[in-house]
Amino acid sequence: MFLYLVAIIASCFVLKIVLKTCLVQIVKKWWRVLEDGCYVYQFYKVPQFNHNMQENQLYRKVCTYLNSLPCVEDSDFTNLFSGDKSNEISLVLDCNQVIVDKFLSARVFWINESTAIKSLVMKIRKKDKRRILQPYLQHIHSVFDEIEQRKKEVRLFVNVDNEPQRNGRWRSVPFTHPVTFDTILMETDLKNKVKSDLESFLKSKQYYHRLGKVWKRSYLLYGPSGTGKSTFIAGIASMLNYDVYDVDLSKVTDDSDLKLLLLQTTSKSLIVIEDLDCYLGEKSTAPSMSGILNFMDGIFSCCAEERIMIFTINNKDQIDPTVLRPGRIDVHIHFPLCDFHAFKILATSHLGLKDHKLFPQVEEIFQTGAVLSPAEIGEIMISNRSSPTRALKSVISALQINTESRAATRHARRSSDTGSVRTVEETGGDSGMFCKESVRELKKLYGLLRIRSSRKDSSFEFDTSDKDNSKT
Ligand SMILES: Nc1ncnc2c1ncn2[C@@H]1O[C@H](COP(=O)(O)OP(=O)(O)OP(=O)(O)O)[C@@H](O)[C@H]1O
Ligand SMILES: [Mg+2]
Repeated sequence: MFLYLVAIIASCFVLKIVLKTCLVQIVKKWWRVLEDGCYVYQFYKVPQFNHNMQENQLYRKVCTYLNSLPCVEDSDFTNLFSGDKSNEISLVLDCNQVIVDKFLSARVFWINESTAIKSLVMKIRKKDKRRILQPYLQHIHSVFDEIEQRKKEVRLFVNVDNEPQRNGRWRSVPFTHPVTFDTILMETDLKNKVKSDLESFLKSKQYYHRLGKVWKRSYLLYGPSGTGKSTFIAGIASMLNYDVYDVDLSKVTDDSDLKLLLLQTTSKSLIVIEDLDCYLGEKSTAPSMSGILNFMDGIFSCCAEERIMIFTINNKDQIDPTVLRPGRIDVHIHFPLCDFHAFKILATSHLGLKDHKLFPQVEEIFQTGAVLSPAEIGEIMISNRSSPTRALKSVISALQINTESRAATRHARRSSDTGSVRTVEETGGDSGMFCKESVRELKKLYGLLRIRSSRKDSSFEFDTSDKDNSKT
């Protein structure tokens, strides 16, 4: 009995040593060598230069591909170089280093040969060749394209006035919006759906070609002002590393001008028309409704494909259904005003609050139907970030004022129906109405924000003098 116990303890000890040390690796390695020795292989050489000493583009692609593989990171030895960006470090294969890639369950060996002319040599089992060679080379091309795309500097293009002496209609600046797709406030499910919709679209080139369709996907973002539509566009651009072409229809002279703009965009880009509803009315002159519809259908995009079109509007109900038909617009995404759930997410991200004694009060006001946009609530929280309690009180006041002003508006409407006149400034969309009186009240209460409202939108602005007060 005692001997059994000793034997069990000893074998546990040995097992622990084997698992914790490199013994397992050594055994695995030798087993692989033995197994690999039993197959017939075929070799393919990718030299860095051709006979005329011109660079072989495939060599560059394969090099980039191999250096991006996780197995390089896991290999026994490899080189570290500083990358293009200051804090970037890249892994680079060493001379004569061998790495093993896996593709469609086949093992592909790469040897970094360093003779007079550098070359990469691919070794695959003869039995796998027919099955994997072509798709594997395609795979290398697309991974290389993806890596290049990620490295590219994203640019924002805007269309300028059509002047004869100007060269081209687009002017661009680097697009450095700080937003990422992850920081956008949106239902997690919806966000994941959009992400996977985009991913599956980007992988569907062959599918679209087979159907004879233009390889593009159109999104409609609709919702009141300040709910994050433009921010969402910036988030997609930064996620995909796509350039943004922001079409200003007021600078488009006629339908052919609009065609020209589309023809001058490049593939792998987002084409955006903000506030599309403003240009679809009967009164709008140039470009015409049919010109805009043709643009949306993307039929003028001849050579450069793979484009994502995004249109934003405030209210979907007032748009002609032909504009929104499937195919013309593929995905509709609603951007709602804040409810209590969205408010809590904002409180966590902006104030670091998971819970607070004032939350029940906030919830109660939301239940009475008070509405503010994420932009409005976000701005109040940012202005009061040094004191979360003050921030929540400010939000509560803003919500109360919103409730009161909506009641006042209803009352004003009823009064104007009966002949009396009241002055009310609209904030636009269904984000609520602000009475001048109520705004003054809010300013007096907190002295932190100056709220300006116009017919089109309402925005909070920092008042420098007030900001100083808030610190005291
Ligand atoms: N869902 C959201 N996620 C993250 N930030 C948001 C969101 N909604 C609003 N914001 C913040 O509010 C500000 C205004 O948002 P944005 O400009 O995207 O709104 P919009 O819907 O495009 O408004 P408009 O219809 O007036 O153009 C942004 O600076 C952004 O930081
Ligand atoms: Mg916007």
